[in-house]
Amino acid sequence: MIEWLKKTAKNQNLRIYNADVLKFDLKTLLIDKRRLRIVGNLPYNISTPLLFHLLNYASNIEDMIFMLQKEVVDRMIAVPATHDYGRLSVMLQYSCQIEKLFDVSPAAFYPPPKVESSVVQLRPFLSPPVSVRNREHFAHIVALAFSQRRKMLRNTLKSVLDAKDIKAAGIDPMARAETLRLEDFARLAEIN
Ligand SMILES: C[S@@+](CC[C@H](N)C(=O)[O-])C[C@H]1O[C@@H](n2cnc3c(N)ncnc32)[C@H](O)[C@@H]1O
Repeated sequence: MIEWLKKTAKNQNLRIYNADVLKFDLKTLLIDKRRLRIVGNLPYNISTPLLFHLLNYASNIEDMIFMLQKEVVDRMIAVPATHDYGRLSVMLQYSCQIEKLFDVSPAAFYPPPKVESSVVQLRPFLSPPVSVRNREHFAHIVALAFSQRRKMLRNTLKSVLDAKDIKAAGIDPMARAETLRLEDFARLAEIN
């Protein structure tokens, strides 16, 4: 397939890469610093790690249009205090404006898969909706908070923040991650 594509695309304005997308450096694709537009029917089994990988290149991306498992898209756009809300929702909503475009039923494929799909558009923000001094620290706080989503913040965050710090940020130390908004996580990440 790759060899055939390479032969067919010869002399055309098309470059073909055959690589593990999770290890691929997207900056290889940049031409004249133009931001990338990425389109794909993503492998559903690696969609979460792949979305996190792509976030590392957010400043080099104009937009992304993906077909994904519907459940994953529901998690991407979830709001606080809902079952689907989690680390993926917070980290993607921090980096991108996200719009679910439409659902695709299994009947659209042959053979029909067991899962429903959705098409979603992500546009990385030029400046994020909340300000965070250190993105890695923010990501760490979010990951810790959701590591045991039924546990209270004072327990999940105890390696980095004590209950007094959490309270000082205006957040109840007995709250759970799933009730916090993006701006609450940003405030927690700003505590020294
Ligand atoms: C949902 S299919 C889409 C196939 C094709 N693009 C289409 O729309 O019909 C996902 C594709 O991703 C490929 N894939 C899976 N893991 C990958 C990885 N780590 N790196 C690159 N491609 C991968 C699979 O082999 C599969 O062809």
